[in-house]
Amino acid sequence: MMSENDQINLIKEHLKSYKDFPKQGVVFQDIFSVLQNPKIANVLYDVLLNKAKSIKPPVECIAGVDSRGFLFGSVLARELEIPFIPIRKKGKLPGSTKSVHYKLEYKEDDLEMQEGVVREGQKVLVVDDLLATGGSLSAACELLSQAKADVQCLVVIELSELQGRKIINVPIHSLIVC
Ligand SMILES: O=P(O)(O)OC[C@H]1O[C@H](OP(=O)(O)OP(=O)(O)O)[C@H](O)[C@@H]1O
Ligand SMILES: Nc1ncnc2[nH]cnc12
Ligand SMILES: [Mg+2]
Repeated sequence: MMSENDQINLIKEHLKSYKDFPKQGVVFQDIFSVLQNPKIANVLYDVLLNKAKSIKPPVECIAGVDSRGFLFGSVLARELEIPFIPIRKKGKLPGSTKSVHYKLEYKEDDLEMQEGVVREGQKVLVVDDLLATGGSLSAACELLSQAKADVQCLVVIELSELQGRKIINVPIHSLIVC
């Protein structure tokens, strides 16, 4: 059995980055480079699941952030046998929705969540691939807080230099800090 540290180092070795994508000055961390290798992808899913299981109080619902957050959020929800709810870019969700405008490292957009998908006090874990400036995660947390959920966040990669953590006032768990 590999230690968690060894697992994380292995994932880091397979993570490819691209300078100046999608804009000058951005170093893009491509999580798909990890998923392209099934053995390493399995290691990543294992570490993520262990992290999600260690969160106290126990998570009751997973909210995935469109779109890369869906890759990990839906797998975790299945493993933990709890509901998965989508937080999507604007105009993608049917029915009544709440919306929040936000800025991220290289663009701006709106995130939406359907009304009635979480209950007051429900322990919801927001899952995304990456925390950069924190705009996306903070918008997702805002939508869930408006619905009075009890929120924590889990990301695969945290870009610590961009200090996204500073604008988010709920617990954040991250696997790889770079
Ligand atoms: O911390 P921030 O500065 O907000 O940046 C982080 C977000 O940026 C990316 O999503 P993006 O919306 O670019 O694309 P995606 O649809 O591929 O997830 C990434 O998947 C995070 O969700
Ligand atoms: N540097 C980065 N790499 C990958 N996804 C991102 N989303 C925001 N910043 C990013
Ligand atoms: Mg995203």
